[in-house]
Amino acid sequence: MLDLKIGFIGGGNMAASIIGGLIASGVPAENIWASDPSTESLSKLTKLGAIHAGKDNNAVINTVDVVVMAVKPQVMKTVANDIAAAAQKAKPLVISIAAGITSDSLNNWLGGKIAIVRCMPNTPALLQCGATALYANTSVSSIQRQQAEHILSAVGINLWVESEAQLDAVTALSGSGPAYFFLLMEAMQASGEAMGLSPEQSQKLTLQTALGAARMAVESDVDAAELRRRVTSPNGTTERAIGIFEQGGLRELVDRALTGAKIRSEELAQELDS
Ligand SMILES: NC(=O)C1=CN([C@@H]2O[C@H](COP(=O)(O)OP(=O)(O)OC[C@H]3O[C@@H](n4cnc5c(N)ncnc54)[C@H](OP(=O)(O)O)[C@@H]3O)[C@@H](O)[C@H]2O)C=CC1
Ligand SMILES: O=C(O)[C@@H]1CCC=N1
Repeated sequence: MLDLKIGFIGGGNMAASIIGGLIASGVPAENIWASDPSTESLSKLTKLGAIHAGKDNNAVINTVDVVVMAVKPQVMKTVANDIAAAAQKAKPLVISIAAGITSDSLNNWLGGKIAIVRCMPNTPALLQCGATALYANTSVSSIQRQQAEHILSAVGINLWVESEAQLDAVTALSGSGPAYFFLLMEAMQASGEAMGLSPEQSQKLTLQTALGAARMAVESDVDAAELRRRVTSPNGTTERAIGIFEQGGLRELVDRALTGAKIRSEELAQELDS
């Protein structure tokens, strides 16, 4: 794996996160290629390590074993059409991180019979703390599956889904998920301030509480429901707050929000598949 040549088409936020993770995990920078139209984005990438950075997408395809497609969904078709001839010749493994682009669409735009791993990472990849689900089309070999895992495991945990449709649920849960926790943090912080804490005090206490709760949930051998019960003293303060959350329909609201995100992911696939 150390000799694997890995390319990135699109050198924005997610590409930078994954490249940073790869370098931190010991992949030599000289084995990484990236292309992006923006000189500024390319110079950010070369600050992560001495990677090969340029503006020619086809030069990347002609060089690498695995290419990560990290452009916005709306430009994916144009970019894929532009590199299709080179991809047909070089036949790299293509990993797409784009939301709402099916492996069938991408395969068609690339001219067909391309090994594609479609995945959904999330922004904590920036801290090598990401969560990624992957789906492989039928052209992907077992060695290519390992190559995809090797790349995504540099930025956090990963797991395979056997049905591509499950990626819409993954997008709703973990792809968009960081934003839900940030929203709860914003709301708790505002409430702390409304109750008389300074903005700095409220922010500090909110953030450390979120970090501590997440670490407990990950590291403990009991589930989140049990951890919640252990905070909740009979007739105490937590019981009052949890009761208000439950009466307000929090669980149903969360379910409606995530279902909405899943439906939007499905809509995106239809809008972009033309
Ligand atoms: N942000 C998130 O939370 C998540 C995003 N994703 C997916 O990751 C992908 C990338 O997102 P993100 O990194 O946030 O987006 P960014 O906009 O930060 O990165 C996309 C990059 O692609 C570049 N680009 C545009 N046109 C081309 C082209 N023709 N050839 C090569 N590069 C090009 C853009 O340059 P310029 O800016 O100059 O146009 C930009 O630098 C998206 O498809 C998104 O769905 C997946 C999971 C989570
Ligand atoms: O909001 C979005 O559409 C993208 C996909 C997952 C996270 N951000």
